[in-house]
Amino acid sequence: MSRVTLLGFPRIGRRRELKTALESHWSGDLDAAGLLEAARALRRNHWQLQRDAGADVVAANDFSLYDHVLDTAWLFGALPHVHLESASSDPLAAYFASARGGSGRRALEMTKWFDTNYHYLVPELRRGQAFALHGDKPVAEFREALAAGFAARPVLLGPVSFLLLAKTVDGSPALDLVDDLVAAYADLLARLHEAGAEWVQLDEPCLVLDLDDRTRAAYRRAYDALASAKGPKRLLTSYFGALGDQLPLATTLPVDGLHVDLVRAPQQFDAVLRDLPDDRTLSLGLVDGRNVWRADLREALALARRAVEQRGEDACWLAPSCSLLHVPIDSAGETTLEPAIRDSLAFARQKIEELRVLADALDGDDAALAAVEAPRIARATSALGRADVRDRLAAVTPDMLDRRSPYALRRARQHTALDLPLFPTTTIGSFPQTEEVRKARAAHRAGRLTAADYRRFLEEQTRRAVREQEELGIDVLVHGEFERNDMVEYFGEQLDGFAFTKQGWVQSYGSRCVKPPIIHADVARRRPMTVEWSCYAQGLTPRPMKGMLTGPVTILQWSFVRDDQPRSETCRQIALALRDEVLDLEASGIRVIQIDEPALREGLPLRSADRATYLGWAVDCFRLAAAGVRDETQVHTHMCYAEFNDIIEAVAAMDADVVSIETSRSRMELLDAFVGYRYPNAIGPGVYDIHSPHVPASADMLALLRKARAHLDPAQLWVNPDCGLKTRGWPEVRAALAAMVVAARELRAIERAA
Ligand SMILES: CN1c2c(nc(N)[nH]c2=O)NC[C@@H]1CNc1ccc(C(=O)N[C@@H](CCC(=O)N[C@@H](CCC(=O)N[C@@H](CCC(=O)O)C(=O)O)C(=O)O)C(=O)O)cc1
Ligand SMILES: N[C@@H](CCS)C(=O)O
Ligand SMILES: [Zn+2]
Repeated sequence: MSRVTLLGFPRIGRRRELKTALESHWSGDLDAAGLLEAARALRRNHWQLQRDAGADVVAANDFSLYDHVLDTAWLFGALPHVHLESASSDPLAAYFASARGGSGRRALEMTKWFDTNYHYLVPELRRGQAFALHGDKPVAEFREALAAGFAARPVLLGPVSFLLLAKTVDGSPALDLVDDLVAAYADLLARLHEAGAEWVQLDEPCLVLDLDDRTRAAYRRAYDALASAKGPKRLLTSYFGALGDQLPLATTLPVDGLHVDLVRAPQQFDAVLRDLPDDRTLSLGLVDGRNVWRADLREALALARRAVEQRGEDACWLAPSCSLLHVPIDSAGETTLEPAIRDSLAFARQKIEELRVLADALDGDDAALAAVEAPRIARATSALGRADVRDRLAAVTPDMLDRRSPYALRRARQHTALDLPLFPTTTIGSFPQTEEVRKARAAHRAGRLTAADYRRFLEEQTRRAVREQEELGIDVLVHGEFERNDMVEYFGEQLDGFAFTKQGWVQSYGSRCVKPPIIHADVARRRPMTVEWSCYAQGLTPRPMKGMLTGPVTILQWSFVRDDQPRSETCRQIALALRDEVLDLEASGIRVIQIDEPALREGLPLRSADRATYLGWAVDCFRLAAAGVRDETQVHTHMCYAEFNDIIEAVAAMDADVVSIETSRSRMELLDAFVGYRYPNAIGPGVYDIHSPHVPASADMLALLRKARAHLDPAQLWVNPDCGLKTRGWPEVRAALAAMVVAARELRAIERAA
């Protein structure tokens, strides 16, 4: 019998039950026992759902109260002392403090999980770091699954990927710690074995990256050591790309099975079949864990058949390409979607059903195959293209990607036009999306608040935000983004070619979720999307009001994208729609326009060989959106939660007049890339972390600014937070921005005195 085995499932819940429980706990309305009970209920429901959909084996320990990398750090005691020390009195509070900050403790840095929109917390290690098992989460969750009657495979982030994803605070090589860490993993494997686990899944996604010999040697040391330890059979999982030059390593490490991603990297199939020793189980990643379209089951079946013919049925498992963490749970409830679109979607549940259909077909029963395939085939033959969009794109000329004058000239013209002080202060765009704001939007959507009343409500919010900023003394203002549910979904809702779900939630970090829109056809702008709100806000103040747009690459990256044409083509369509918006904003009197591209780095291919092509079209798309304006119009962009060192040239090539970047959690480390590169345009390095409720002291911000000033020309430096303020409350925002303005003023005074 062919077996469907799964690598991991979304944790947040179809109706975001985990979010509700977490946020009630954090606000003091739900005690620890209540939170843990809600988590248990979710795990059980999810295991049941996976089994009902056709899974033979589900994952255990794929659940996390916040993040699985953070869980791994806690599991092995790999945290700064300040967090570990507080764990003895209240482990749950200490865990959340390490994720979110609080009680005087700093949160760990957060960054993107490979090329996804999921953020993990970056473990902080140091030379001589000790590792030991703290608690037994993987064992307990495995026992829980067993007790509830589910055949489960515990999943662990593998030791080498853990080290590669961590950072060392003293700059020592994290891989030096591999022997000690593996000893702790060996203890854990022994305990899983005692608990009855037949297999354990060791996730090593770093195997699809470019690795040096030292890292390959660390893999060998680690897995040799684990092979000699007593434990369950080991499934080594790679995903998000091809093993490529790591194939010889992956197929010879002493493990019992290997999982490969055949959706992102079908080209590796022949080599894997050829090189994987016969005594290994092969887990075939056949349906896409990163996108929502139905799989081509005939193609998947052909691959599975070849694997089975060669290796035998028992040695081949059918699986999604990666954990299902990155897709929503169930498309069945999406009753408001056009049926043709809905039927061609596969969320987590439908993906498991697809795998069941494949397994049954492999076992000789292909009765369900045709029905499951029909909507995909119908979509493939329907007309998704628009001649007007294609014609306009064909007419794009290279000069449309260039600003009229070089930066130095633009800077002088903008200086005259905007008359800003040295070290201008600004914010990144959003102000608190309070419960009141979300409730009003929900009421409007449900028809309980008329369009006129909703508009009046948003006007009042915007008026208040403008007044607050003026009172705080901020130089370049924002309207606050109160009318937006999300910075991508909001634009998608106004563009042709996009569809929306009601419950298509995907975890972004902790309790925060996004509902990625679905790009299913050619993209075009129906009418101006942001001009009214920007103009309304500009009309309230003589200070410059930033027009606020999400950039083409970020809209692409944070959507589920059609798979019938290159992503670059879809991105160009979005860029052209945004160019129209930029020009409309300018024509309406908006003098500063911010085009956010926080996902530009996230979209970077995992292998360096693929990067230049991506960066080429991604930067061109930004420029196509931005470059039509006059010299006097100042273009900003914003990026957050990523390392920029490896894309600094591309950031410079975007040629934004000002770039604001997240830097505070890393104490301005991220600025090094800009300094080293001699980045020519202006920069706003974030001076405080907006993910923490902690209000920063102005002295701390001044210290960061002085660090930045030491390396930059004074005319280059802007003062702003790390990112938008939508997740914060007004009292914190007010206090933090007041302190930020004080820091900027002090910096100006220091500059004048020098
Ligand atoms: C900047 N970031 C973003 C990323 N990706 C995006 N697509 N968008 C981003 O902004 N990636 C990187 C970072 C990640 N950061 C964040 C920060 C904050 C959130 C967040 O707060 N998400 C919200 C959901 C946002 C949203 O869609 N809100 C809707 C409300 C939807 C809702 O909850 N409706 C309820 C009913 C409401 C009620 O009755 O009160 C329902 O449907 O049940 C809106 O405002 O209308 C979150 O709550 O998690 C995400 C990423
Ligand atoms: N303008 C957006 C950027 C977030 S990355 C905001 O302020 O929320
Ligand atoms: Zn941001």
